Formats: sequence, structure tokens, C-alpha cells
Amino acid sequence: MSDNSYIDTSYSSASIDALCGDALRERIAQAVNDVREQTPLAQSFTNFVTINLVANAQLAAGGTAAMSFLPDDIIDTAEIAGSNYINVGTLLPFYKEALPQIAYELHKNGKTWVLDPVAAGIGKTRTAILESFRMYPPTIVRGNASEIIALDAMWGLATSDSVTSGTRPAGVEAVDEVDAAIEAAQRMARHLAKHSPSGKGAVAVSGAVDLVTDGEHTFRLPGGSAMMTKITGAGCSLGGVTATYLAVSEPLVAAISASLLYNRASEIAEQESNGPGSFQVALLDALWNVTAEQVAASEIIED
Ligand SMILES: Nc1ncnc2c1ncn2[C@@H]1O[C@H](COP(=O)(O)OP(=O)(O)O)[C@@H](O)[C@H]1O
Ligand SMILES: Cc1ncsc1CCOP(=O)(O)O
Ligand SMILES: [Mg+2]
Repeated sequence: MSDNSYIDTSYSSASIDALCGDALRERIAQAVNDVREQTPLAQSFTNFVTINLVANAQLAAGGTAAMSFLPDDIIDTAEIAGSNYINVGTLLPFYKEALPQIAYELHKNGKTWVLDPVAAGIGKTRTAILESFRMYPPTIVRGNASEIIALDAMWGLATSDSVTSGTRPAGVEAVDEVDAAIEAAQRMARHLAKHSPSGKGAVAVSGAVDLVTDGEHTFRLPGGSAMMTKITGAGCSLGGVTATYLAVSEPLVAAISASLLYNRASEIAEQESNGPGSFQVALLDALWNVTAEQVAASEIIED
């Protein structure tokens, strides 16, 4: 870790264009501290496998959680939530109508939300739901490389000579490297920004070295722990915590801050655990204990 003397907790209103080096690190530290001080609510419509880890991770990061699957309940809760999270990991038949309606209402009401396009490319129902988000898109998409490549193709964002091809539909695990998804992620971030009420969006691609982009700036975030692939819900809970950060900061800063928090916390968890069970418990403890200075001092490589 480098020295932390750059940390200035006063709010910086600098735009991302003016952000580099220490200015970005200040915003990251600010986001980590703001979540802990403001305990923002990020509401989730998420899968049944990992719902408990998502809520616990949001609490451990300093936010609060509320899970719901009913459109009118979600639209009402969005009025008191700082941001929202939709994860399409496990689908039920009614989701095909409910999720497009929720995305439309969030868009109409100017609400921010994070999408985790789990298993994008698998199944007609999931494809129909994800395609419906093209016109009313999230503020941030967070997924593994294969999911970002599949969603980019589904939304038809590439020109004919710039198509990114994935290896095959990937289930919930990635079968592509993060680097294979760079152009898809950049295109997608520009699409999100174009449709976002604030004109800002971001895409986070997770893997051994995470990548975050707003379509103009692209950052690689190394580190973390390979043990993250040995528990279910590392990606889903990162999506939930990204929504928690989105409640207090702009999309690019939120996506970078959440990914860095996860990388630092998972490194600590690996040291303190003895296998997947204790790793998951240690990860929650580390999300709680890692300092804003540790997160902000992380290695950040701008492309
Ligand atoms: N090989 C790895 N080394 C370090 N961290 C990893 C590795 N694979 C995944 N991660 C981390 O695990 C978390 C979830 O990412 P990932 O496994 O790509 O998502 P998903 O579970 O959605 O496929 C992220 O914080 C990511 O940085
Ligand atoms: C195993 C599984 N099946 C449907 S959703 C899901 C959880 C995926 O979690 P993550 O993408 O965070 O590993
Ligand atoms: Mg996932």
C-alpha cells in the first residue's frame, strides 16, 4: 500500500474528465466513507441462490438491503431507495412481464439501477428480458466477461466490423477472459450514458483483473482472490454492493469503488480462512473492516 496523504474527505465536484490519480482516489475514499455514514438503501430483485449473501454484503459494506419481486412494491420502494439492483440469475415465468415493466418505471421516474445479466445468452425468457432493457437500460451493468459479450451482442451495439464474439453461452461462470470484453464494455457504457437521466453510465467486467469503463475512460483493477470463484454469489453480491455505492456516487466511481472494496476484502478473507465456508464468512467481516484508505490506495491502471 502507498501512503494515504492524498485522502481529502471534503466532497470534490470534479467531473470524471478532470479525474485522474489522486482526484479519483479521493472520490473512492469519499464513496466508501459516505456509504458507512449514510447507510443508503439499495433495493434488489435478485436470484434465490445468493439473495442472502447479497443482503449481507450490502450491510457489511455499510448500506441497507430490501429484496422484492413485486412491481408495485419495487416502484414504491424506489422512491425511498438510493438505488436499485436487478439480477436475472434465477427466473420465474412472471418475470417476463414484471422485469420490463420495472425497468420502464425506473427509467420513467429517473431512478438509478445496476444490472447483473447472469447467464446472458441462455434461454429465450432470459434473452427476452435482457433485450427489453435495451431501451430502458440500467445505469451500471456488472457482469463477468462472457455475460458482457453476450449482452452487447443481444443489444446489437457493435457495428458489423466491430462485433465481439464470445466462445459460447456461459451459464453463470465466465468462459471468456476479461480482455475479450473490453470493446463490448466500452460500447455498452456509451449506450448506458446515452439513455441515462444523468448522461452517465458505467460497465464493470469482473475476473482475475477487473475492468471498469464509462466508455471514455477504462481502468484495470488487479488483485483479489481466486477463492471468489469457489463461493456462489461473489459476482451477485458485488452487483448489490455496486448498487449501494451508486446510491452515494456517480456510476464510474461507484463501479470502481465496489470492485476495489471486493478485491481488498477478498485478499484479507483468503488470509483469514481455511476453505470456501470460512472464506465466505471472512469476506463479510473484511467488507466491514477494510478501511477507506486501503480501498483508495489500491492499484488502478488506466488504459
Ligand atoms: N481469478 C480471480 N482472481 C481474483 N479475483 C477474482 C478471480 N475471479 C473472480 N474474482 C473476483 O470475484 C468477484 C466476482 O467475479 P466473477 O467470478 O467474475 O463474477 P461471477 O461470479 O458473476 O462470474 C470479483 O470481485 C472478481 O474480482
Ligand atoms: C448458481 C446460480 N444459478 C443461478 S444464479 C446462480 C448464482 C450465480 O452467482 P455468481 O454469478 O455471483 O457466481
Ligand atoms: Mg455472476
